[in-house]
Amino acid sequence: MASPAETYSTEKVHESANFLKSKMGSVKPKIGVICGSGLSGLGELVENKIIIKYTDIPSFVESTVPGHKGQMLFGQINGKDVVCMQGRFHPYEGYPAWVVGFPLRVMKLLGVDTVLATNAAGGINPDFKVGDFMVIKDHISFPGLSGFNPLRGHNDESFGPRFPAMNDSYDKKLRTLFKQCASELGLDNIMREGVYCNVAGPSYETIAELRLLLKLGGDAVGMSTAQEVVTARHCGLKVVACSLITNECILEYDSNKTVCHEEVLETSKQRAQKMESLVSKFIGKL
Ligand SMILES: O=P(O)(O)O[C@@H]1C[C@H](O)[C@@H](CO)O1
Ligand code: HPA
Repeated sequence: MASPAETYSTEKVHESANFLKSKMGSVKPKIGVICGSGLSGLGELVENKIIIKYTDIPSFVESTVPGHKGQMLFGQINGKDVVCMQGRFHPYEGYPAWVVGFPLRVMKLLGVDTVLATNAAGGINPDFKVGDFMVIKDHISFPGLSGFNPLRGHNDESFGPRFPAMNDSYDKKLRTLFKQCASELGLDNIMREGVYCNVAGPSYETIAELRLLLKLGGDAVGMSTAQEVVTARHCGLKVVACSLITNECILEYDSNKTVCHEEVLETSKQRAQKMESLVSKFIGKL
C-alpha cells in the first residue's frame, strides 16, 4: 500500500520554534514579515537585530534564489517586535509545498498573529506599470488547484481544520490600512489592488499562458506567496500581502521585449526605499 505524502511533522515545527525562542531574547513578535525577491532591504528596517541563518534552524532548508538572503531576523520595526524572513522558499527550488509553508507554522508558535508577505510579480493588468505596488485582494494558485497544496497529507488539528475556508484570506481591514498608509506617503498614484496568480515557475509564462491568466481575472503573476498564505490562514494568522510589479508581462506576439530575473531585481532595487517606508508606516499602525 502506498504511504501518505510526507507532510508537516508537529514535532519538527515545535523543534524549530523552540530553537528560535532560545535565540530571540526578549523579542515577542506578533508580526511576521516575508521579504520578496530583491526586497531583503525590508530587513534593514529591523532595529536591534538578532540574525539567525536558515541553515542553522532545525528543519529549515536553504534559500537558493538570488535576491533572497536566507536568514531570519528578530527585532523591532517602527517600535513593534517583529520576525522577518529575509528570503523565502519557492516550490521551483524543488521543495514540497509543506516545506514552503513550514516557517508560517513556526511563526504561529512564536506568537505571531499577523503576516505581511511581499513579492515581486509581473503585471498582467494592462493598466499596471512597472514599479507599481499591488495589495493582494485574492489569489489563484495553479499549483494549489492541481494538488500542490501545503495542507496535503495528514492534518494536524492543533493548527487548524482539515478543510479550511480561504475566501477571506487577505484581511480586508489590513488591506484598507495598507492603502491608507500608502496615501499618507503620497503613493496613491502607484498603489493598486488586485488578484495574484501563483504559478509554479521557474520558467516565466508563455504569451498564451499570460492571456489565459488575464482572461481568468489575474492582475499580476508570481511564483510564491500562495503556499505561505494557505498555511498561515489554516492556523488562523491574519494576512496582508503586497506585490511589487517588477516587469511587464508580454501579451503580444510581435513584442521584442523579454523578461529576466535581473530586471525583477533591478526594479525591486529602485522601489526598495518606497516599499520600506510603506512597510514601516504600516507596521507602526498595527
Ligand atoms: O519570492 P518572489 O515571489 O518575490 O520572487 C519572484 C518569483 C521568482 O522567485 C522570481 C522570478 O524573477 O521573483
Ligand atoms: N512571472 C512570474 N513570476 C514573476 C514574474 C513574472 O513575470 N516577475 C516576478 N516574478
